[in-house]
Amino acid sequence: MADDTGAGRVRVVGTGLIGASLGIALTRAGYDVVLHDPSPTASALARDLGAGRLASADDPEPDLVVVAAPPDVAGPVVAAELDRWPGAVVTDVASVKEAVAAAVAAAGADLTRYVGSHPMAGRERSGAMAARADLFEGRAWVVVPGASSAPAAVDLVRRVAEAVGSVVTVMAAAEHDAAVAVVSHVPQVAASLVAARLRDLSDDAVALAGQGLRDVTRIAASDARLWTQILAGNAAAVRSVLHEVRADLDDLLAALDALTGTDADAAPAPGALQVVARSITDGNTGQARIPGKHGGGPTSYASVVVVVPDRPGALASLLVDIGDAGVNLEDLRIDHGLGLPFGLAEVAVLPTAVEHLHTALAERGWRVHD
Ligand SMILES: NC(=O)c1ccc[n+]([C@@H]2O[C@H](COP(=O)([O-])OP(=O)(O)OC[C@H]3O[C@@H](n4cnc5c(N)ncnc54)[C@H](O)[C@@H]3O)[C@@H](O)[C@H]2O)c1
Ligand SMILES: O=C(O)C(=O)C[C@]1(C(=O)O)C=C[C@@H](O)C=C1
Repeated sequence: MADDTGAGRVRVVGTGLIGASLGIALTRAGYDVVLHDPSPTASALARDLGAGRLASADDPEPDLVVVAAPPDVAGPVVAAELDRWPGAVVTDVASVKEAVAAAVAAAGADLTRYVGSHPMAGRERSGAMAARADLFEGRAWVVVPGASSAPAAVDLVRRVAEAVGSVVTVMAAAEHDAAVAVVSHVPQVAASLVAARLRDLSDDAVALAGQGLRDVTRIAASDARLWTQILAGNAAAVRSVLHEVRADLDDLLAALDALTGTDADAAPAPGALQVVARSITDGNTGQARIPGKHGGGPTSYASVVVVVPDRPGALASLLVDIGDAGVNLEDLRIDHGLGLPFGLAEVAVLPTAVEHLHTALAERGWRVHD
């Protein structure tokens, strides 16, 4: 790496969502980024989006190679890059770490220059067109050294992750895989299973969908090829969490059976309501532990719901009015009821700003929900 500011040469291999986002962020941070992808269209598209320049045969050796290829090929690609660039550090960003490290080791590569990693940032869309310059800002980035990784190699991967705004956590591969099974992989399964219930639902019933369903199912739009590889690559850890979920579901089902009397053999169990309530309160406890950005404590925002007419410029003028009221917008969601001539904008702000914003928007003629 050229200097302490982090500027240096990075080669990104695999220029889809993550590779292109990283290329854009590193280019903006002053790095010299070269891009390679077996799909020439994918690498040229990433270049067009500002992620770097195309790799060529006479490229000098990079300081760092970042392999952002699908999980099932990440190991062999890392090994090939370690062989090709004998002085470079190589990392990968695959969502599973033990399987990739095992594949790199099995290929007989130089493990002193390999450090696994995993940015906990992504989207439910694939490919460079979904790339975002700020994708990694304020997000955790797990750095996963192996037993043989050189400290200088670990340090380089850490610096690059920090250069794109991530907050670095160092973990062993097994610890990482167990953690992401709970915080990433099972949530994907849960979202997919819930969304699958909608497949055969009538249009009238689907039309009732509100924010709760949207919150729970955003990632059900994720890429099946990628997630099949992730779930297969972390099968042991994922199945163990799913067995725990199944035990909780069995308890809930037994309680609901008792409440509906559908289980002819079961006496209406005293305590059934308590089981139902506990399934919600246990979720409250878990949800409250989810940290905010930058690894800080959870931030609670309050929402103000505003009716936005379905006409060009209406949302823009709402945002202007929020700014004019001197209120900082923390988040914004639009709920657009099917066939309705308006949308509902859920404006997230600090709880202390709610009353003032409510009054200010009402004064400017907005219909604000109580
Ligand atoms: N999508 C996410 O939210 C997310 C988040 C963090 C990490 N990751 C990990 O990042 C990696 C890339 O995921 P993505 O979402 O960017 O996928 P993507 O499908 O958007 O991009 C993958 C790219 O890899 C290329 N590729 C395929 N085979 C290759 C090979 N043999 N060598 C080099 N490149 C190859 C593809 O052409 C494609 O351009 C995966 O390992 C994934 O687990 C994904
Ligand atoms: O936000 C999303 O769309 C994601 O699913 C991102 C997410 C996650 O679970 O947080 C998904 C998989 C990656 O390995 C890392 C990040």
